[in-house]
Amino acid sequence: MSLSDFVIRRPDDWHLHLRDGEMLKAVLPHTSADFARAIIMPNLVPPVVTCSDAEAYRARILEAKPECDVFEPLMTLYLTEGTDPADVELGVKSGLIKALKLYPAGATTNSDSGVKTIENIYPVLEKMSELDVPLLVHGEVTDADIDIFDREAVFIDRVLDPIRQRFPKLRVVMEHITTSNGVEYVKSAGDKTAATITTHHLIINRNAYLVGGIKPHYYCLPVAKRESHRLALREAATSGNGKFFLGTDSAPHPDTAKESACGCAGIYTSINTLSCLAHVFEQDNALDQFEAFASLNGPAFYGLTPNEQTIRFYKTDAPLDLPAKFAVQKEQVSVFDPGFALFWRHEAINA
Ligand SMILES: NC(=O)N[C@@H](CC(=O)O)C(=O)O
Ligand SMILES: [Zn+2]
Ligand SMILES: [Zn+2]
Repeated sequence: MSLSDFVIRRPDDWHLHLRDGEMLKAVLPHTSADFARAIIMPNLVPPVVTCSDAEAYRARILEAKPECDVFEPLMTLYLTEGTDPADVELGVKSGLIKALKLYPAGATTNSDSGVKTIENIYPVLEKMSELDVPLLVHGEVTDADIDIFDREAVFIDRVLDPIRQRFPKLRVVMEHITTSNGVEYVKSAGDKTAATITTHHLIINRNAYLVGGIKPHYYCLPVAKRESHRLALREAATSGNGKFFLGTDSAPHPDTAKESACGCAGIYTSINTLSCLAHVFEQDNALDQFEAFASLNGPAFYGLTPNEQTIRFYKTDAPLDLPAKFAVQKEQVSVFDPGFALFWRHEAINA
């Protein structure tokens, strides 16, 4: 399909890092301008572990939101071995908590309080299964003897599959999948299992951060893999299959923290995600599946209705002039550079 103009329901972001304080104030308007809702990742320092943490964080998010934007933060809890099933029950039943996030200890940014022994959270998983609240997983093992490029595939065998066998009714989202193994597993796993895919993993492979010098702004976790995996993600995202939906994993870090001898993981895409995605779907002749990926499949999995508002995309002759960086107090945050010019703009129709 080749178009210069099309309309979709307003999208949601099913995996987003907003951080806190000044960073929250700087990044939230980028998301609330384009997305109606977002699943808010709980990996603050210290993490969002209890309902009262989540309630306070939600209030700070709403405080930072531009008044004119309609945006609903969907709160999550960070699972630890001390998570209390009774607190989870209260949070889910009150409507505050929409999902719980499993970080294997040490797997990614701010995951030190994550889970070391998965069996220790089985009572919480049992409760979540009963409440029908989704488990979101950062799907990588952290064992030192497992090569970083294999960590997602090994996680499926060692952690995810055993959880699914033990809790067959538990809803599970494999977050930010990066491999054909992830795609195949999710496809084969029954309707309780889904996956988010980021914008950047549809665009870059591992050459982006390794060829021609080390490129810290393309470093994220899970790391982008070889080209065949990127193509598998493209196929999944553009197929219309309801198990795959957008989670940008937009993850801001100050440039000083990324451009370092030990640079941290995370790519910031909130500003240009929709333009990048329209480019990707057009390239794959799949603009007719864009709405499913960005606006329909996520709400369906979470049991929510899709947004009523719509947005119109239109292609312009001149490339978009988006900022390469933005300031947060004295720091700069670099925006994801897709490596090609962007021509797709969008505007709200009935926001
Ligand atoms: N994706 C990343 O590379 N980083 C995320 C954490 C995460 O989602 O794993 C972050 O919080 O910076
Ligand atoms: Zn993660
Ligand atoms: Zn993330």
